[in-house]
Amino acid sequence: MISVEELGCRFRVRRNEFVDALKDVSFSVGEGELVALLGPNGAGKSTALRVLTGLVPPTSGRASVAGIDVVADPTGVRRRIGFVGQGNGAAHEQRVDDELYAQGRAYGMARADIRATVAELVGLLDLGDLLTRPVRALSGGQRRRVDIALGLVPRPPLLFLDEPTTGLDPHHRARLWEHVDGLRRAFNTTILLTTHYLEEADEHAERVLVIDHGRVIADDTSARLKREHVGHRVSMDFDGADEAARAAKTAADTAGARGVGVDGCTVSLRIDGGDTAVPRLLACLEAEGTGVRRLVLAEPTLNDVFLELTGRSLREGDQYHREQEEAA
Ligand SMILES: Nc1ncnc2c1ncn2[C@@H]1O[C@H](COP(=O)(O)OP(=O)(O)OP(=O)(O)O)[C@@H](O)[C@H]1O
Repeated sequence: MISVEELGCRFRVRRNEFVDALKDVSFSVGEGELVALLGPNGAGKSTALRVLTGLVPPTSGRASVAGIDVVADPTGVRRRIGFVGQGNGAAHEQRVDDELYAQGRAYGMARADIRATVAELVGLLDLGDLLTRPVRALSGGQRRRVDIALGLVPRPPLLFLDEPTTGLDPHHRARLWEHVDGLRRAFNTTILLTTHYLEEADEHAERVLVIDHGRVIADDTSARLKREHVGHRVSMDFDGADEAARAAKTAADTAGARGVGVDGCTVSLRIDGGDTAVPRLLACLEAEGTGVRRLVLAEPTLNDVFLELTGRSLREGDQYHREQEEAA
Protein backbone atom coordinates (compact mmCIF):
# COMPACT_ATOMS: atom_id res chain seq x y z
CA MET A 1 0.00 0.00 0.00
CA ILE A 2 2.89 2.36 0.74
CA SER A 3 6.34 2.14 -0.76
CA VAL A 4 9.07 4.62 0.12
CA GLU A 5 12.57 4.53 -1.36
CA GLU A 6 15.44 6.76 -0.30
CA LEU A 7 13.07 9.63 0.31
CA GLY A 8 14.53 13.01 1.18
CA CYS A 9 12.82 16.27 2.06
CA ARG A 10 14.85 19.44 2.56
CA PHE A 11 13.39 22.77 3.68
CA ARG A 12 15.07 26.13 3.33
CA VAL A 13 14.79 27.91 6.66
CA ARG A 14 16.94 30.97 5.85
CA ARG A 15 18.86 32.28 2.85
CA ASN A 16 21.67 29.70 3.01
CA GLU A 17 20.33 27.44 5.71
CA PHE A 18 18.54 24.15 5.08
CA VAL A 19 16.93 21.49 7.25
CA ASP A 20 16.88 17.88 6.09
CA ALA A 21 13.55 16.83 7.56
CA LEU A 22 13.91 13.42 5.85
CA LYS A 23 17.12 11.73 4.72
CA ASP A 24 17.26 8.49 2.67
CA VAL A 25 14.09 7.15 4.24
CA SER A 26 12.98 3.73 2.94
CA PHE A 27 10.15 1.55 4.21
CA SER A 28 6.98 -0.12 3.07
CA VAL A 29 3.56 -0.74 4.56
CA GLY A 30 1.50 -3.74 3.46
CA GLU A 31 -2.26 -3.91 2.99
CA GLY A 32 -4.13 -3.99 6.30
CA GLU A 33 -1.06 -3.17 8.39
CA LEU A 34 -1.01 -0.57 11.16
CA VAL A 35 2.43 1.02 11.38
CA ALA A 36 3.44 3.66 13.94
CA LEU A 37 6.07 6.31 13.26
CA LEU A 38 7.82 7.24 16.48
CA GLY A 39 10.44 9.86 17.16
CA PRO A 40 11.12 12.97 19.23
CA ASN A 41 9.96 16.48 18.31
CA GLY A 42 11.36 17.55 14.97
CA ALA A 43 12.39 14.02 13.95
CA GLY A 44 10.54 14.22 10.62
CA LYS A 45 7.34 12.26 11.33
CA SER A 46 4.84 14.90 10.17
CA THR A 47 6.97 15.66 7.13
CA ALA A 48 6.89 11.97 6.18
CA LEU A 49 3.07 11.98 6.38
CA ARG A 50 2.81 15.27 4.48
CA VAL A 51 5.01 13.94 1.66
CA LEU A 52 3.05 10.69 1.49
CA THR A 53 -0.27 12.51 1.37
CA GLY A 54 0.92 14.71 -1.52
CA LEU A 55 0.94 17.93 0.53
CA VAL A 56 4.70 18.51 0.33
CA PRO A 57 6.89 17.38 -2.59
CA PRO A 58 9.99 15.36 -1.67
CA THR A 59 13.38 16.69 -2.78
CA SER A 60 14.78 13.23 -3.56
CA GLY A 61 13.76 9.58 -3.73
CA ARG A 62 10.42 8.00 -4.60
CA ALA A 63 7.17 7.25 -2.82
CA SER A 64 3.98 5.62 -3.98
CA VAL A 65 0.72 5.33 -2.10
CA ALA A 66 -2.00 2.88 -3.16
CA GLY A 67 0.05 2.35 -6.35
CA ILE A 68 0.18 6.09 -7.21
CA ASP A 69 3.36 8.15 -7.31
CA VAL A 70 3.05 11.03 -4.85
CA VAL A 71 4.94 13.46 -7.11
CA ALA A 72 3.28 12.51 -10.41
CA ASP A 73 -0.29 12.54 -9.07
CA PRO A 74 -0.72 14.06 -5.59
CA THR A 75 -4.42 14.70 -6.20
CA GLY A 76 -4.95 11.05 -7.13
CA VAL A 77 -3.24 10.06 -3.87
CA ARG A 78 -5.44 12.37 -1.80
CA ARG A 79 -8.58 10.98 -3.43
CA ARG A 80 -7.73 7.48 -2.18
CA ILE A 81 -6.70 8.26 1.37
CA GLY A 82 -7.98 9.73 4.60
CA PHE A 83 -5.69 12.16 6.40
CA VAL A 84 -6.02 13.52 9.90
CA GLY A 85 -3.30 16.14 10.17
CA GLN A 86 -2.29 18.27 13.13
CA GLY A 87 -4.85 21.02 13.51
CA ASN A 88 -6.15 21.01 9.94
CA GLY A 89 -9.66 21.98 11.04
CA ALA A 90 -9.19 25.67 10.35
CA ALA A 91 -11.17 28.17 12.43
CA HIS A 92 -14.05 29.22 10.18
CA GLU A 93 -17.74 29.94 10.07
CA GLN A 94 -18.86 26.54 8.70
CA ARG A 95 -21.00 24.50 11.07
CA VAL A 96 -19.65 21.15 12.19
CA ASP A 97 -22.45 19.15 10.53
CA ASP A 98 -21.99 21.06 7.25
CA GLU A 99 -18.27 20.27 7.35
CA LEU A 100 -18.91 16.57 7.86
CA TYR A 101 -21.50 16.35 5.06
CA ALA A 102 -19.29 18.39 2.70
CA GLN A 103 -16.46 15.95 3.35
CA GLY A 104 -18.66 12.99 2.35
CA ARG A 105 -19.79 14.78 -0.82
CA ALA A 106 -16.18 15.68 -1.71
CA TYR A 107 -15.42 11.95 -1.70
CA GLY A 108 -18.45 11.22 -3.90
CA MET A 109 -20.33 9.23 -1.23
CA ALA A 110 -24.07 8.57 -1.57
CA ARG A 111 -26.35 10.71 0.70
CA ALA A 112 -27.60 7.74 2.74
CA ASP A 113 -24.06 6.51 3.21
CA ILE A 114 -22.91 9.96 4.40
CA ARG A 115 -25.86 10.14 6.84
CA ALA A 116 -25.13 6.72 8.32
CA THR A 117 -21.38 7.31 8.61
CA VAL A 118 -21.75 10.79 10.12
CA ALA A 119 -24.29 9.48 12.65
CA GLU A 120 -21.88 6.74 13.68
CA LEU A 121 -18.93 9.14 14.05
CA VAL A 122 -21.03 11.71 15.93
CA GLY A 123 -21.96 9.03 18.48
CA LEU A 124 -18.44 7.73 18.72
CA LEU A 125 -16.72 11.07 19.22
CA ASP A 126 -19.52 12.75 21.23
CA LEU A 127 -20.12 15.44 18.63
CA GLY A 128 -23.91 15.60 19.10
CA ASP A 129 -23.90 18.88 21.04
CA LEU A 130 -21.40 20.49 18.69
CA LEU A 131 -23.08 19.82 15.33
CA THR A 132 -24.72 23.21 14.88
CA ARG A 133 -21.79 25.26 16.18
CA PRO A 134 -19.36 27.00 13.86
CA VAL A 135 -15.93 25.36 13.87
CA ARG A 136 -14.31 28.60 15.12
CA ALA A 137 -16.35 28.35 18.35
CA LEU A 138 -14.91 24.96 19.38
CA SER A 139 -12.21 24.33 21.97
CA GLY A 140 -8.92 22.70 20.89
CA GLY A 141 -9.99 19.22 22.02
CA GLN A 142 -13.44 19.54 20.40
CA ARG A 143 -11.87 20.66 17.13
CA ARG A 144 -9.50 17.70 17.27
CA ARG A 145 -12.51 15.36 17.49
CA VAL A 146 -14.05 17.08 14.47
CA ASP A 147 -10.73 16.76 12.56
CA ILE A 148 -10.70 13.05 13.28
CA ALA A 149 -14.32 12.60 12.21
CA LEU A 150 -13.54 14.46 8.96
CA GLY A 151 -10.65 12.10 8.24
CA LEU A 152 -12.81 9.05 8.91
CA VAL A 153 -15.98 10.06 6.99
CA PRO A 154 -14.86 8.54 3.66
CA ARG A 155 -13.83 5.24 5.30
CA PRO A 156 -10.74 5.17 3.10
CA PRO A 157 -8.78 1.94 2.59
CA LEU A 158 -5.69 3.87 3.68
CA LEU A 159 -5.57 6.27 6.62
CA PHE A 160 -2.82 8.65 7.69
CA LEU A 161 -3.17 9.88 11.24
CA ASP A 162 -0.79 12.55 12.52
CA GLU A 163 -0.93 12.38 16.32
CA PRO A 164 -4.62 11.56 16.29
CA THR A 165 -4.98 11.35 20.06
CA THR A 166 -2.94 14.38 21.14
CA GLY A 167 -5.30 16.82 22.87
CA LEU A 168 -7.95 14.17 23.59
CA ASP A 169 -8.88 13.14 27.10
CA PRO A 170 -8.34 9.45 28.04
CA HIS A 171 -12.02 8.61 27.46
CA HIS A 172 -11.98 9.91 23.88
CA ARG A 173 -8.56 8.40 23.23
CA ALA A 174 -9.90 4.97 24.20
CA ARG A 175 -13.03 5.44 22.07
CA LEU A 176 -11.02 6.53 19.08
CA TRP A 177 -8.83 3.46 19.34
CA GLU A 178 -11.91 1.23 19.59
CA HIS A 179 -13.14 2.79 16.37
CA VAL A 180 -9.78 2.47 14.60
CA ASP A 181 -9.53 -1.19 15.64
CA GLY A 182 -13.13 -1.66 14.44
CA LEU A 183 -12.31 -0.09 11.07
CA ARG A 184 -9.43 -2.47 10.65
CA ARG A 185 -11.56 -5.49 11.51
CA ALA A 186 -14.42 -4.43 9.21
CA PHE A 187 -12.54 -2.95 6.25
CA ASN A 188 -8.95 -4.14 6.61
CA THR A 189 -7.96 -0.44 6.64
CA THR A 190 -4.23 0.22 6.29
CA ILE A 191 -3.00 2.83 8.76
CA LEU A 192 0.20 4.83 9.11
CA LEU A 193 0.19 7.02 12.20
CA THR A 194 2.44 9.15 14.33
CA THR A 195 2.01 9.28 18.07
CA HIS A 196 3.83 10.47 21.14
CA TYR A 197 2.00 7.93 23.28
CA LEU A 198 4.36 4.95 23.20
CA GLU A 199 1.85 2.66 24.86
CA GLU A 200 -0.55 3.26 21.94
CA ALA A 201 2.10 2.18 19.44
CA ASP A 202 2.93 -0.80 21.62
CA GLU A 203 -0.66 -1.97 21.91
CA HIS A 204 -2.05 -1.25 18.45
CA ALA A 205 0.78 -1.18 15.89
CA GLU A 206 2.01 -4.28 14.13
CA ARG A 207 5.22 -2.52 13.30
CA VAL A 208 7.10 0.44 14.67
CA LEU A 209 9.36 2.74 12.64
CA VAL A 210 11.65 4.85 14.78
CA ILE A 211 12.74 8.11 13.14
CA ASP A 212 15.50 10.31 14.46
CA HIS A 213 17.02 13.35 12.72
CA GLY A 214 15.13 12.50 9.55
CA ARG A 215 16.41 8.91 9.31
CA VAL A 216 14.71 5.59 10.02
CA ILE A 217 16.84 4.00 12.74
CA ALA A 218 14.63 0.98 13.48
CA ASP A 219 11.81 -0.84 11.70
CA ASP A 220 10.37 -3.91 13.38
CA THR A 221 7.64 -5.25 15.64
CA SER A 222 7.58 -3.70 19.08
CA ALA A 223 8.27 -7.10 20.70
CA ARG A 224 11.34 -7.76 18.54
CA LEU A 225 12.71 -4.24 19.02
CA LYS A 226 12.44 -4.65 22.76
CA ARG A 227 13.93 -8.12 22.75
CA GLU A 228 16.82 -7.29 20.42
CA HIS A 229 17.76 -3.83 21.62
CA VAL A 230 17.04 -3.90 25.33
CA GLY A 231 16.11 -7.16 27.02
CA HIS A 232 14.44 -7.30 30.44
CA ARG A 233 15.39 -4.94 33.25
CA VAL A 234 16.39 -6.72 36.46
CA SER A 235 16.86 -5.27 39.90
CA MET A 236 18.00 -7.43 42.85
CA ASP A 237 18.34 -6.45 46.52
CA PHE A 238 20.82 -8.21 48.84
CA ASP A 239 21.39 -8.15 52.60
CA GLY A 240 24.77 -6.40 52.35
CA ALA A 241 27.01 -4.46 49.95
CA ASP A 242 29.60 -7.29 49.84
CA GLU A 243 26.99 -9.78 48.72
CA ALA A 244 25.73 -7.31 46.10
CA ALA A 245 29.28 -6.83 44.76
CA ARG A 246 29.76 -10.63 44.51
CA ALA A 247 26.36 -11.04 42.82
CA ALA A 248 27.24 -8.29 40.32
CA LYS A 249 30.30 -10.26 39.20
CA THR A 250 28.23 -13.40 38.74
CA ALA A 251 25.56 -11.42 36.88
CA ALA A 252 28.16 -9.88 34.54
CA ASP A 253 29.35 -13.41 33.63
CA THR A 254 25.80 -14.55 32.79
CA ALA A 255 25.06 -14.98 29.08
CA GLY A 256 23.02 -12.07 27.68
CA ALA A 257 23.61 -9.72 30.65
CA ARG A 258 24.74 -6.11 30.11
CA GLY A 259 24.90 -2.81 31.89
CA VAL A 260 25.43 -4.41 35.32
CA GLY A 261 25.54 -1.74 38.02
CA VAL A 262 25.78 -1.83 41.83
CA ASP A 263 24.29 0.77 44.14
CA GLY A 264 24.76 -0.17 47.80
CA CYS A 265 22.85 -3.41 48.34
CA THR A 266 21.12 -3.29 44.92
CA VAL A 267 22.31 -4.76 41.62
CA SER A 268 20.66 -3.71 38.40
CA LEU A 269 21.20 -5.00 34.88
CA ARG A 270 19.60 -5.73 31.55
CA ILE A 271 19.37 -9.28 30.31
CA ASP A 272 18.24 -10.88 27.04
CA GLY A 273 15.39 -13.38 27.43
CA GLY A 274 15.03 -12.46 31.10
CA ASP A 275 12.20 -14.91 31.76
CA THR A 276 14.55 -17.84 31.18
CA ALA A 277 17.93 -16.19 31.90
CA VAL A 278 17.00 -14.88 35.37
CA PRO A 279 16.17 -18.33 36.82
CA ARG A 280 19.61 -19.47 35.59
CA LEU A 281 21.24 -16.47 37.27
CA LEU A 282 19.36 -17.18 40.50
CA ALA A 283 20.51 -20.81 40.45
CA CYS A 284 24.15 -19.64 40.10
CA LEU A 285 23.77 -17.17 42.99
CA GLU A 286 22.22 -19.84 45.18
CA ALA A 287 25.02 -22.31 44.35
CA GLU A 288 27.51 -19.63 45.51
CA GLY A 289 25.55 -19.11 48.72
CA THR A 290 24.36 -15.57 47.82
CA GLY A 291 20.73 -15.13 48.79
CA VAL A 292 18.56 -12.61 46.90
CA ARG A 293 16.22 -10.72 49.22
CA ARG A 294 14.02 -9.18 46.50
CA LEU A 295 13.95 -9.35 42.72
CA VAL A 296 12.08 -7.19 40.20
CA LEU A 297 11.90 -8.30 36.55
CA ALA A 298 10.48 -5.58 34.29
CA GLU A 299 9.44 -5.84 30.66
CA PRO A 300 11.33 -3.38 28.51
CA THR A 301 9.37 -0.48 27.02
CA LEU A 302 9.59 1.25 23.64
CA ASN A 303 11.13 4.17 25.48
CA ASP A 304 13.97 1.85 26.62
CA VAL A 305 14.45 0.90 22.95
CA PHE A 306 14.67 4.54 21.95
CA LEU A 307 17.08 5.30 24.79
CA GLU A 308 19.29 2.41 23.71
CA LEU A 309 19.25 3.48 20.05
CA THR A 310 19.75 7.22 20.50
CA GLY A 311 20.83 7.88 24.07
CA ARG A 312 17.73 10.08 24.46
CA SER A 313 14.28 9.51 25.88
CA LEU A 314 11.12 9.67 23.81
CA ARG A 315 9.33 10.54 27.03
CA GLU A 316 10.72 14.06 26.70
CA GLY A 317 8.43 14.35 23.68
CA ASP A 318 5.56 12.95 25.72
CA GLN A 319 6.21 15.54 28.39
CA TYR A 320 6.30 18.31 25.77
CA HIS A 321 2.93 17.20 24.46
CA ARG A 322 1.38 16.93 27.92
CA GLU A 323 2.45 20.50 28.61
CA GLN A 324 0.97 21.61 25.27
CA GLU A 325 -2.29 19.86 26.15
CA GLU A 326 -2.40 21.40 29.60
CA ALA A 327 -1.74 24.84 28.12
CA ALA A 328 -4.52 24.38 25.50
N1 LIG B 1 7.63 23.99 6.22
C1 LIG B 1 8.78 23.87 6.85
N2 LIG B 1 9.77 24.77 6.64
C2 LIG B 1 10.95 24.67 7.28
N3 LIG B 1 11.29 23.68 8.11
C3 LIG B 1 10.36 22.75 8.36
C4 LIG B 1 9.06 22.79 7.75
N4 LIG B 1 8.33 21.73 8.18
C5 LIG B 1 9.14 21.06 9.02
N5 LIG B 1 10.34 21.65 9.14
C6 LIG B 1 11.49 21.20 9.94
O1 LIG B 1 11.74 19.84 9.60
C7 LIG B 1 12.07 19.08 10.77
C8 LIG B 1 11.08 17.94 10.92
O2 LIG B 1 9.80 18.49 11.28
P1 LIG B 1 8.49 17.57 11.49
O3 LIG B 1 7.36 18.50 11.73
O4 LIG B 1 8.40 16.60 10.38
O5 LIG B 1 8.89 16.80 12.83
P2 LIG B 1 7.97 15.86 13.76
O6 LIG B 1 8.76 14.60 13.97
O7 LIG B 1 6.63 15.69 13.16
O8 LIG B 1 7.90 16.72 15.08
P3 LIG B 1 6.72 16.87 16.19
O9 LIG B 1 6.74 15.60 16.98
O10 LIG B 1 7.16 18.03 17.00
O11 LIG B 1 5.41 17.10 15.48
C9 LIG B 1 12.08 20.06 11.93
O12 LIG B 1 13.41 20.50 12.12
C10 LIG B 1 11.19 21.20 11.44
O13 LIG B 1 11.57 22.42 12.05
